[in-house]
Amino acid sequence: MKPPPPAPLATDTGAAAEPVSPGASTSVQGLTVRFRGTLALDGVSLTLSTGVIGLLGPNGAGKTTLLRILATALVPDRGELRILGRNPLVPTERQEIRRRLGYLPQTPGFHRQFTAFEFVDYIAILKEHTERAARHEEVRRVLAAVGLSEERGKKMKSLSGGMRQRVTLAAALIGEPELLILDEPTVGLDPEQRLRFRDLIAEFASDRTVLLSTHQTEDVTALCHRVVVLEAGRVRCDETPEGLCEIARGRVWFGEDRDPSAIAGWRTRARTYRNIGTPPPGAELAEPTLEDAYLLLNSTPDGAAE
Ligand SMILES: Nc1ncnc2c1ncn2[C@@H]1O[C@H](COP(=O)(O)OP(=O)(O)OP(=O)(O)O)[C@@H](O)[C@H]1O
Repeated sequence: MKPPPPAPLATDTGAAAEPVSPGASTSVQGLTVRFRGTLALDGVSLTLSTGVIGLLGPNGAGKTTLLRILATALVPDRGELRILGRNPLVPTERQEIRRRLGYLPQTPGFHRQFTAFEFVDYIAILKEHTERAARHEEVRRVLAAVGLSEERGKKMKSLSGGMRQRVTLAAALIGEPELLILDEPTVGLDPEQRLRFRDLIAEFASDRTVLLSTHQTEDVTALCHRVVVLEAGRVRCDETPEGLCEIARGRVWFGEDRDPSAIAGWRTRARTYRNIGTPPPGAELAEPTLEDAYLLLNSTPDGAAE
């Protein structure tokens, strides 16, 4: 579907804070962002729903740019947005949004001398958790949730990459946010921690919204009820994971060799090749996965894969 033309951005000048409703929705319309010569987002429209929504797309598709806008870290050039029912361009509403959302950025900055506890506590202070004892209790809770109770006194600089990633996830979970925005949260996690992450997020999302940007299609299959694929700054597909898989049905097959006519193909553990594209007559078809469908979608022009 063609996105509606981008609307001019409303400014905060003179706008009054609107009353807010609990469980209010988040939606964007015609979001457009240009960085000098690069059109990072080109008229993106989306309404977020409860549960985990996966955001997929090749490098440079615009995922991080979209997440930064939703996290109120970046203002788009054009478009309309409501985040948790509020207008992020109105300072009082923006502050309210920031209290109610959790954001794990792709490259979090932290002071190397901070301990894990101090780092998460610092984020809690920024979110205006002013009562010290309750705040410290909350910091201990989120560090326990990511399995880092023992490491809470260790300095950030001495933690492994995967542990730091879990500390920043803990910081994003402070205050049980209504909207959790995660930019490649499982990078660097070992398999056990990845499963723990899935458990944590699945439970968290039972009555809240999580937007999960990732290159890990297995995480999307395991966690998401909906998957949005961005391509060159546009929404290419907004589907259930099962619906997305269906575009690859009848287009994945096994062969003795990599089929030269295949769009993509790789050797499997069974030493056969898994090919994606248009199978030759009589080919042994495979049950499609989300990864197959995603590869197929990325390698075909818009409209050709449906
Ligand atoms: N601050 C910036 N200045 C200039 N160009 C930028 C900036 N941020 C992003 N871009 C460009 O905007 C486009 C979208 O980038 P973005 O980081 O949103 O993509 P992405 O889908 O998150 O990619 P990746 O999967 O590699 O993280 C890219 O072409 C990128 O080079």
